Amino acid sequence: MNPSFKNLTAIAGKRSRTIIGLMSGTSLDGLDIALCRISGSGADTAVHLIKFCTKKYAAELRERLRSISSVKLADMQELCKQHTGLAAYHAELILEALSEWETEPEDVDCIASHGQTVYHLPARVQRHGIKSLNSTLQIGDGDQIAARTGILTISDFRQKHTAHGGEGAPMAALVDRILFGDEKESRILLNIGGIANYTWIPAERQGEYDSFTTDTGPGNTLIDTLSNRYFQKMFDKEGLLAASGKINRDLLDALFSDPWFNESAPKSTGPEYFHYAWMAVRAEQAGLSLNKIPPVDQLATVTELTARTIAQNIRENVPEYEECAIYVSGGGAHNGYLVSRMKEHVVNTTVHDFSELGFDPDAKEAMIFAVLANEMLAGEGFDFERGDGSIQKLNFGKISFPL
Ligand SMILES: Nc1ncnc2c1ncn2[C@@H]1O[C@H](COP(=O)(O)OP(=O)(O)OP(=O)(O)O)[C@@H](O)[C@H]1O
Ligand SMILES: CC(=O)N[C@H]1[C@@H]2OC[C@@H](O2)[C@@H](O)[C@@H]1O[C@H](C)C(=O)O
Repeated sequence: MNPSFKNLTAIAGKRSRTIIGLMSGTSLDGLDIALCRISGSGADTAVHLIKFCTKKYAAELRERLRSISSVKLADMQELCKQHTGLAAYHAELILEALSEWETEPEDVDCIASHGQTVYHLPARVQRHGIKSLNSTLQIGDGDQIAARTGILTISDFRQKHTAHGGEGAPMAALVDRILFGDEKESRILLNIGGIANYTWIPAERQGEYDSFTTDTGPGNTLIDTLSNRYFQKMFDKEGLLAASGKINRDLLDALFSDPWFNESAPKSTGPEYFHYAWMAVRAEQAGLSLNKIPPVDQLATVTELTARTIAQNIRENVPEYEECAIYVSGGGAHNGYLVSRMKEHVVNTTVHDFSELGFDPDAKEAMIFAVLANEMLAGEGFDFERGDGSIQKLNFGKISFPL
């Protein structure tokens, strides 16, 4: 037998596995590394988060990634270079984190690598162009990570999703249902990253409902873009700048009237749709000029847009949403002003920090990919609703052996 297969079988047969989950999201702020101990599979999965850190990207890398992410035209040489280079760098960061945690690579069974989304293109946004399949592209090759760390690596999780008719995102719900469902409490797990998305998990007593997941639109992406453009900051810390501005109602209406917000959920999106030029065009169509609106007011307005579109999506799609508890994770959970505006719009629903469920809110997405990898190794797969509405058990990710 191929010795790599033998090793794979041994890992798959263990009672529990040590898996590193990696996420580098659309905010391009850095690599999240979650060292997890995972036992069981499927509905019996249990996760213990042993360690977590975010390795921040240097400004130069961030700019290089920005130049090839969410843009229609990119330098192919840079794209090709980063497919390998970013993976090699991720391997370096993993080894650095393991050394800080005094953990040997030999003690890690698997790495689950999301990679860097460079473009996300659900068929729904191509309505004015050529109709094609749902497409999404993540770079950072798994073979590089496996070869450089010596650890079995599972990567490129989203392609199976699109292959079965999904948009390739959001995927968190597959795992959220297993880890965070509760018998008594109906929950909404809201993640405010670059893009905001949530999973609704009804309490078991409401068994007539299925769980449900969708992106809601911009999370921090527009806030970060304006913070960078006008204030040379990576983000609006705690939302203080936005809180000091005034919401421009005309601009808010112009942005809010974008048809994407009224499209039926579930749906997914990315910064290739919601960006500064999108804002400028929508403003212009409404007879407004961004140049004439003070930057802090623009920031207050996009923060309000984010809060309102999250709340509206929840109100329109979650049955009996008032009875749900919302748990907020992702970097946007640190933006107190954004969260307070969202609370205002969801009215009676209680809003909690995701840490109340016993995990670091910043670690959630990296943990999700660790659980996807665990299932690929040891489980029967997740119930997935395919494009034709049929339910199929599926596993996600591609396996890279170190040798
Ligand atoms: N203290 C803070 N105050 C305000 N905003 C913050 C703070 N800390 C982080 N953020 C926001 O969180 C963002 C990063 O969030 P996160 O890492 O969850 O996103 P991501 O994983 O890159 O995105 P996605 O989930 O869409 O892929 C930052 O870009 C910033 O906008
Ligand atoms: C294509 C892509 O990378 N999408 C991300 C992004 O970040 C948040 C939101 O947009 C979500 O759709 C998704 O990530 C999470 C982990 C998901 O798939 O559930």
